Amino acid sequence: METSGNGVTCGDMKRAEIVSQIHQKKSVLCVGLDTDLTKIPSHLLQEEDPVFAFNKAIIDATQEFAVSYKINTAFYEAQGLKGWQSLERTLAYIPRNIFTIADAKRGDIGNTSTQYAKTFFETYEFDSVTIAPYMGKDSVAPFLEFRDKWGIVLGITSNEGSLDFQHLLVDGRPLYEHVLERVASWGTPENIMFVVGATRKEQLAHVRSLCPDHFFLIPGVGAQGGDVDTVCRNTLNSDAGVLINVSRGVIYAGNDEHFAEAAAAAARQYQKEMSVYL
Ligand SMILES: O=c1ccn([C@@H]2O[C@H](COP(=O)(O)O)[C@@H](O)[C@H]2O)c(=O)[nH]1
Repeated sequence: METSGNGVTCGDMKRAEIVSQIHQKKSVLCVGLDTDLTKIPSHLLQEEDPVFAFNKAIIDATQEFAVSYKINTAFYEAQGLKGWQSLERTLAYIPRNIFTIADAKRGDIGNTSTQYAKTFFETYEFDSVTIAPYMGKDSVAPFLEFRDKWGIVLGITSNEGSLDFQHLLVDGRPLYEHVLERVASWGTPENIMFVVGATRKEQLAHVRSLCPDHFFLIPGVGAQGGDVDTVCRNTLNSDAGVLINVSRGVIYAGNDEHFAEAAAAAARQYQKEMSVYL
């Protein structure tokens, strides 16, 4: 057990704790820390670690409304060693009762996936990591061997390119249906979540009917055009069962010295919209 930057004890997060946070905060908001040096307010560039300075201010401003933070590793890996240091500081600063996601979209042959799982679950103590399932069971299984950790598998993604493969008919059913069904059989709703894009409005209710008990990580609200109402009306289950990610729509709500207040206002507004359904 370790102590985070906010003085809260480190641990792993079970489903009941996620649900408890959701009920306490009346929120399913996941704030995406897609922190880009070219987009953060310029006065922060004088800081020793501008990315961490920005993230710290965003976490302080939004933690009242957020039940999860998603760190998209691409934005950190692009900065090399410095980026990994910013990621580590950011992760340590997130209060440990808030669910953490490494959005890394990993997956490889088994022994390589084991190393990815160790990276994000042991070296960095994330609660979950996103996984691309294209390489099949042996590429996903190593992530599911860690107690109280979660694999968040791409189900039906929010981007336009999701139509290239995910909707192709295989044995008369779209490929994404096979993925959801098959992947669900490799674990349980206690260790697998699915990524379901908010922009795939026509499929949301159907995907929920295929996976009634799983949590969904739902990106695509805000900058990509998805909306909270449509997501909530079509995907909530008795445990809430969703984490709705907003990255740019929260963290870049302002870009001057009042950026943190602007992020707090945006997060508060999203929480208010969600609370109606919770
Ligand atoms: O299908 C997917 C899977 C992942 N993402 C990621 O979520 C956020 C969305 O950012 P916004 O700024 O809120 O659009 C980002 O990290 C993506 O890489 C996704 O958008 N769609």
